[in-house]
Amino acid sequence: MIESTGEPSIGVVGAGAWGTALAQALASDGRAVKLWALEDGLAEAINATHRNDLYLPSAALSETIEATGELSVMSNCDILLLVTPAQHMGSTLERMNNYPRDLVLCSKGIEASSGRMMQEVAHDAAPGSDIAVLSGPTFAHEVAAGLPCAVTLACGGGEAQWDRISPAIARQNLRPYYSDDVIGAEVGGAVKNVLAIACGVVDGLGLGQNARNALITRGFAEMLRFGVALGGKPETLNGLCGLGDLVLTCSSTSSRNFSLGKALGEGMSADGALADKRTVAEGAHTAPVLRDIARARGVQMPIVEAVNHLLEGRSAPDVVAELLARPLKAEGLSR
Ligand SMILES: NC(=O)c1ccc[n+]([C@@H]2O[C@H](COP(=O)([O-])OP(=O)(O)OC[C@H]3O[C@@H](n4cnc5c(N)ncnc54)[C@H](O)[C@@H]3O)[C@@H](O)[C@H]2O)c1
Ligand SMILES: O=P(O)(O)OC[C@H](O)CO
Repeated sequence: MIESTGEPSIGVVGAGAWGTALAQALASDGRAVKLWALEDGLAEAINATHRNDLYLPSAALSETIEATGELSVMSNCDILLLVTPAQHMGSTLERMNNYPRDLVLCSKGIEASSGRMMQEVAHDAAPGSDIAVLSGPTFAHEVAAGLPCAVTLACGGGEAQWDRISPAIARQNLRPYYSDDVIGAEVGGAVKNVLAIACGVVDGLGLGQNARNALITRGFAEMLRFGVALGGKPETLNGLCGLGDLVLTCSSTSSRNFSLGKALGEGMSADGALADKRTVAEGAHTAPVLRDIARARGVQMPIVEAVNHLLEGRSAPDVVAELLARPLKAEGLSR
């Protein structure tokens, strides 16, 4: 049981690496945090050992994290952080009967079956809740270890929501920055995962750091075009949830998306690279739906198109050659 302290109670839905790391960051000052785990026996194991050996074995967890396998009890929290993979957000929310006023989306992706952004998924399930997005450059193992990080906390409920939830989320080493641009924050996190696959391919093919940074920069142009087309603000995408997360994820094998691309670049088949993965490389699920939405809106995203070709089984050297052979054009932002 979470005892009443007068502070809003916090729950985290999803005990993968990121949900576990967020729970640990939030519990780092001794506050109580509820953590819902899907897998049979995982909640009991977390409570008994204060570790999550399935998804974040590196982290020692606070005893004030109370894990549960009962999704219904999460509805009693005042603030819920939703941290399932994007493709499971809708089904998880549908399994809950009640929703608190504040829902904070921490997943990075687009629902492939419907093309809905996560805020639409959450709004459809819980129309009475205020939706926020927490996103930024945050590898789970570093956050769980208590290393400093900063994130965008975009509040659909505006400054009133920020005033409610930011004191409950900010910690000495977890620093949120306010935004009211929920769509911009979402686009940053969803698109960077696809671009990280492309950067991993460049690494796997041994094409060098110049090529990687060209790809990050031109990828950022695609992210901006797409975000602006969906109504996001460039200033949001210039921030932690856009450029900040793009640079992190495109530069490290700590990223599952980058590692997936690296395997493709080293010659592994797409089927092989995606098989038997307990952990999620969101970019692989988001790439096709992102391409479809971009095409429908007339937004050019050649790197995203190239990632889709790779995931469809085309050879990495062929796809790179095709990207480099595109007609020359002006560098500025254009559709
Ligand atoms: N790992 C990170 O460093 C990190 C950082 C920031 C954001 N994220 C984002 O957080 C989200 C979750 O990623 P993660 O790294 O915590 O996951 P993970 O790869 O560590 O674990 C997979 C998760 O998927 C869940 N899952 C599998 N099938 C499910 C189902 N049918 N219904 C509900 N849940 C199911 C598992 O229970 C587990 O929580 C992703 O959108 C990811 O992009 C991850
Ligand atoms: O491991 P990835 O590629 O899912 O990236 C993790 C985080 O999103 C980095 O901010």
